[in-house]
Amino acid sequence: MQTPDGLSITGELGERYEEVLTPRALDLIVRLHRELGGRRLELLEARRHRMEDLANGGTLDFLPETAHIREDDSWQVAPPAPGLVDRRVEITGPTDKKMTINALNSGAKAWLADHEDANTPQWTSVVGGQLNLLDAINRTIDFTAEGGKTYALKPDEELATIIVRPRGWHLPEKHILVDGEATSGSLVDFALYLATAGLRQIEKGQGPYFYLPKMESHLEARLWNDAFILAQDFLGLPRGTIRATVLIETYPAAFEMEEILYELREHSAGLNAGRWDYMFSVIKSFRTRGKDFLLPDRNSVTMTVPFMRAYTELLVRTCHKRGAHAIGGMAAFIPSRDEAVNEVAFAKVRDDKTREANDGFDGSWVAHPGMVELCKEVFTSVLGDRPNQIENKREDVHVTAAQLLDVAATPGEVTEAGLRNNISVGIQYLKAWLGGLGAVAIFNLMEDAATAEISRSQVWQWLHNDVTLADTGHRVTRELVERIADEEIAKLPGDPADYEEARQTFLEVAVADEYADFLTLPAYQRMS
Ligand SMILES: CC(=O)SCCNC(=O)CCNC(=O)[C@H](O)C(C)(C)COP(=O)(O)OP(=O)(O)OC[C@H]1O[C@@H](n2cnc3c(N)ncnc32)[C@H](O)[C@@H]1OP(=O)(O)O
Ligand SMILES: O=CC(=O)O
Ligand SMILES: [Mg+2]
Repeated sequence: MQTPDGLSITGELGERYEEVLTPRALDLIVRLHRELGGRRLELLEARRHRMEDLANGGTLDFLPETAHIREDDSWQVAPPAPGLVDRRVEITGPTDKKMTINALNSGAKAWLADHEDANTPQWTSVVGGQLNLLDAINRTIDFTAEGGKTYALKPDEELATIIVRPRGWHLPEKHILVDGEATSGSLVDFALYLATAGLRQIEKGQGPYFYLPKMESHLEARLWNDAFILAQDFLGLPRGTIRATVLIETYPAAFEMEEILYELREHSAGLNAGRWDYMFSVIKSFRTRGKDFLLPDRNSVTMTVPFMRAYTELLVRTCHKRGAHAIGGMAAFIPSRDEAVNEVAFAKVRDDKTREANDGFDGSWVAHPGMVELCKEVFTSVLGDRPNQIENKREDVHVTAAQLLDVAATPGEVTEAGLRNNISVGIQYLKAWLGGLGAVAIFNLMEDAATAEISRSQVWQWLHNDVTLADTGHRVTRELVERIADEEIAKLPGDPADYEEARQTFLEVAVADEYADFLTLPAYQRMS
């Protein structure tokens, strides 16, 4: 394969990889890396400074230097693009062949094709996922399962709109080097899609659409906007062809929602309330600050606790003020073969979607095709014939910084059951991740990179703040965590030795004094 000057590929080249790693896509990666790679590293450094400031007693607040953007009522984001007007139900999931076909056929209005929380960045998934997207758009994708079941796409007009989620700014791509440096996973996923399947999307009357994850500031949104402008100019596309929905899923970003919309305004397709990463970021941001920011057991932190409610209310208010869609988050309950579990799962998802629809969200996410109809029905009961409810301005909402920060008002306890659950889920998830699976069902819940981050961060927070468990009276210590890890592994199917790498990785990110920014960073180092 011919590569542009300065670019080298260290990953193995599989069958048909040249259809994704095209000269145009690789040229775009070189341009993006040389022009924006340095700024990406500076912004990652700025994140570290902000976290240090919080560790030293600082706080988060709306920014005084951007008050003029929040106070200026004259700007709106671009009107919704084709395929993104009605988003009452969106399905998310990884981009392997079967899931691609199932998600597109699911009846959802849109499909978040995930290179992020639900995916692992192993090289075969990075390129293979893009090939599946290309084949899906060209309608050449098919799949036959082991038992002989065959899969094919429904007619185009019945398929979900594709929205691709590239990796977050923190993740490098070690298999594509430019000038000898690892590239950015975000820019690689973006460029490979845009320069191949994304261009076909435009020919088909839609656009290259993206979901942008894990941003921590409006300056990071500006970097994405600059990547869009550079790429559109490079490919001869009109400005505004690309559209992006930003996940508000970090604590700092909740204080910059309006500025993020402003930075991306000609490319914006709204905001999404990424609740799981948000909870992770809340723990991470104030993890050393004692009881005022100490969250109880993961399963007791619901969307109705005060700080979570303040966040979603502000998100709807902000989006609708600027003419943008507000998209709800993921209820982690998935259908089960056990009828009793199933009944609870459907009731919980119905409650969650009903609250979102009544709060003014324009649509929401589901993790499984079995939940599509439920979400559609709930939103349709509020939207009726309207494609969205952007005109519901929610001017009654006035959220303060203190409300966003009111973690202390969260009811619940830290228990040994909660600790055991976090340890077991964390180890099981990491075993799956290291084996190439980014989303799995564990204890009847969908688990992905975001939910696993909560599990390991809670263990870290409880350990480093000398928490005593409410049910057993034991203090959380490194020895206790290690003992529970062994006990929980013994309950799992298979040979305990098969869990050793996952156990070690979990302990590295859950108990080590130095807190890893993301569990996927050390895990990616272990991945070839
Ligand atoms: C915090 C966040 O970022 S949320 C967004 C990121 N997370 C995700 O996207 C998770 C998406 N969900 C999933 O990956 C899956 O639902 C899992 C892994 C949780 C469970 O998957 P499974 O164990 O296969 O579930 P199950 O056996 O019930 O699946 C039944 C069928 O639905 C399909 N299916 C399940 N979830 C999805 C999905 N999200 N997209 C497409 N198809 C799906 C399965 O492929 C299976 O198909 P088949 O009957 O043709 O074989
Ligand atoms: O990406 C979504 C989340 O909840 O995290
Ligand atoms: Mg997330």
